[in-house]
Amino acid sequence: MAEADLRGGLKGVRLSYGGATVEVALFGAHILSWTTPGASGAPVERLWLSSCSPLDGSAPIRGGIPIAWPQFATDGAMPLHGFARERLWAVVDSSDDAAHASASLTLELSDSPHTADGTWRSPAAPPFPWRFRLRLKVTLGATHLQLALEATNLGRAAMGGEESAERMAFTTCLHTYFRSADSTQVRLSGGLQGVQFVDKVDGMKVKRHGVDVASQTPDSLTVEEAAMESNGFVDRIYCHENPSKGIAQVLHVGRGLDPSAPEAESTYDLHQSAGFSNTVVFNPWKEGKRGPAHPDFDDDGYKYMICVEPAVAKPSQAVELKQGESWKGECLISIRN
Ligand SMILES: O=P(O)(O)OC[C@H]1O[C@@H](O)[C@H](O)[C@@H](O)[C@@H]1O
Repeated sequence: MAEADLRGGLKGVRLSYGGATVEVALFGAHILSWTTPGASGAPVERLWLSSCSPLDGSAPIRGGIPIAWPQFATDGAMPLHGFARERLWAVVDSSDDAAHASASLTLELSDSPHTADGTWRSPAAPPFPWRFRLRLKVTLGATHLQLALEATNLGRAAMGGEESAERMAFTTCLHTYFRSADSTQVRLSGGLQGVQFVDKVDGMKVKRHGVDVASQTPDSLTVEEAAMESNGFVDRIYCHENPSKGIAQVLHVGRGLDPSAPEAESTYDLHQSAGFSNTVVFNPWKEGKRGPAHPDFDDDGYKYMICVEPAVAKPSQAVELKQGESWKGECLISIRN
């Protein structure tokens, strides 16, 4: 599949199927855009991307779908979200699959001396002394987008082929920024109902149904049994006790995504596979990601986005792989309307 100049100075690949398109930058295997035809036939963008984000490979991209790996957020010694979103990936496969009415693209990131010794950042980040293979398979159908992330431990770096008994540990997420026309209309229901979560905006308290599990004090944010309303600063790590069948949710982003049909509602069915033990829900609202401290995030960006992120977020539940072992996490986003 031909590589193209995407927006800014970024190189990448445009994948199309059944009127839908997805743009994947080689920088970070970052999904910049996912569109489907609206009522008038014009493309409707499904992902939020900050208009202030540098798109030249000089810094991580805000919006779209960044991949956090081998560290989620700042829960570890590495800089925010690790290095995968700041490295150049290579396209290793692409195909059309008529039987499954989709087209797909696979990108790969391998270790380098810079990931091993931390010099992918300046000043240097902590070393990640592993040989690894990280693959992202992007599958696009007329009304769905599927992402499969696979990590393999190929051994300890600088061991000269000698087997290591140590385990490669990582946390990760597919940091999906959904676009909405009005964040106050966003509703998330289904698989997060009654699930315990860590509230990052309230001192990392562990809560369930919006109630502090330790003190039983009601949360300041309204959380209904069946639906979560995005109406304030939300940064939560939901911890699934038994994700063996995966987690299904319904994300309703309300009206107005399609300018040619402003009254039409937009709803997604989300499914994350058992590989992801957490779901992160994030909207920085007025309190976060604005102003001079966050120049790459639109000041009013919080009004138009919600992140629902399949993740392995908690360091205590990090994936640990022996040499030769692989881990896989998949998510499927299907457009209901
Ligand atoms: O790097 P980005 O896209 O600005 O996202 C950062 C945010 O990512 C979220 O996944 C975390 O839960 C937040 O705590 C963090 O602030």
